[in-house]
Amino acid sequence: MNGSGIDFVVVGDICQTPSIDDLAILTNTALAVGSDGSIVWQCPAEDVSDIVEAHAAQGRLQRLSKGQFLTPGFIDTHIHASQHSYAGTGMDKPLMEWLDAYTFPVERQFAHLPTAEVHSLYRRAVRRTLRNGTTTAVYFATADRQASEALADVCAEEGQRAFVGKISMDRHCPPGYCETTEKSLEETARFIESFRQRPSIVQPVVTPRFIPTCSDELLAGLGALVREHGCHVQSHMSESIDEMQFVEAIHQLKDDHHKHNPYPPCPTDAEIFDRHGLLTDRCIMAHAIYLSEGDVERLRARGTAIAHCPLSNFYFAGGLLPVRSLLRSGVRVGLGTDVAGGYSPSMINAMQHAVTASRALSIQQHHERHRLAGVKPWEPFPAGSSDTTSPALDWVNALYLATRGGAEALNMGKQLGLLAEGYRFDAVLWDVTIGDNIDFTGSESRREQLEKLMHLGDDRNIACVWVDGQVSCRRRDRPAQADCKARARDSNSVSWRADNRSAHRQMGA
Ligand SMILES: O=c1[nH]c(=O)c2nc[nH]c2[nH]1
Ligand SMILES: [Zn+2]
Repeated sequence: MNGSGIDFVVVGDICQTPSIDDLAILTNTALAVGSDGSIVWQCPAEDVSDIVEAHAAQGRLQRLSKGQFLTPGFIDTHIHASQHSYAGTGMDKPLMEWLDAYTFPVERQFAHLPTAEVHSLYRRAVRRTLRNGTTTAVYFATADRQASEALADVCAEEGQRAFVGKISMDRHCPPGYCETTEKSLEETARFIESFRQRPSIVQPVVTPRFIPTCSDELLAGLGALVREHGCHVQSHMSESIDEMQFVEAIHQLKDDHHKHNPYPPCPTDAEIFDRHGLLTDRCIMAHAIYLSEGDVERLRARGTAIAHCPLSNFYFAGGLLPVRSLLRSGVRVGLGTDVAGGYSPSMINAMQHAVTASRALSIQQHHERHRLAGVKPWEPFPAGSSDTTSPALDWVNALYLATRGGAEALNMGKQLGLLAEGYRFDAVLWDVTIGDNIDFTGSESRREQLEKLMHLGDDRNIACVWVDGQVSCRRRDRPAQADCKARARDSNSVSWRADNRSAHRQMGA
């Protein structure tokens, strides 16, 4: 351990999930952050007291108070940055009608809005997620290239790690919001090229919207771009009952009218994406509720991940994702908010819904197995049979999905999702003395504090968010216990990296 190449040192407690069932609480730990934003080392603070004191003397120490601790930042593996304006409304229709009624009209406007308005809309969305602890977001923008580039610029300015997708779609979309195949491919290629000018915390992601709106020609062209540039890929897969019906209907038509169609009838979404080389180990598919056994094996073999979006699944999917069984099968799973299919931009909210959805699935399985065994839900199974219901996810498992699971899903498990040597310093500073939304008695263990925060917490409990070693969002007023209630109501009490580029140099809150 030495003090060279270190920008600043943080000393305090760290809570994180190295694996799905494992919550590690590291007390009084020193973590050194390099000027390149990586964690240079992490060890018990008493082992490096000289270095800690030297950094304190230079004003480069952040010593966490008793009520504070760090977790890795959240990784939202699926969110639509263009859909925040109608989040919380219009949840009344099935998916395919919902897209026509709400989504397409809003997204289409982005090509016609003044640039300043596009920036302003995206900035609000990015700041909202940062404030809620999202240090990495995998975004759908819109089909308009320039507006999608604006989102990438805003993420870079605000200091949010982001994978930004210009949507590609060339069929079954409304007039005025449908590209030709050629234009879609040309614009996607230009979009990818434009990232040469941006910092590496923002990256392009090839984004076919979903099978209903993408022709085979478009998917083949996007597959070629993925091979050429090595980009990440995202889309929606087997996501709802009406989407499954729509895809089947398209293929039925194809079989009737193109008897020489070389592909088998009614291929699944996974088979179609795979046919075009889009299922890679840098690909994240949202929802994936209606996978066949063959699809699960295909995702595992390709290393393709699922973005689990529990809240929007409750509204649109008509089914529950068997997360534990997928993980057991070797498929990687991250967590997503899916704004505006999910109305909340908060990953804590997504974690809570992941737990609720998993409990609903376990309850359903429990009743079904008892029914099949011919016994009542509260009666024991007959001799020779047993209840094989898998345990529901709990908050520790959900925290894993929101952090390390997301990193694995992005194939960035060696850079993101943990606060350990060699990882990027993407972190959230929690503070139990701010916000009036949770009663802390003062007698909770650190684990209990975290458990309360993961069930009841929100942005009011977050004092600071770092991405790549720099402050992206900080509560300016991190108040003392005495005046926290009055001040926590002041929603303007946050400073942003884009507004104050020197913020990251300031130590202490
Ligand atoms: O939740 C969703 N939001 C969308 O915008 C979308 N497009 C296709 N499928 C989708 N699902
Ligand atoms: Zn989506």
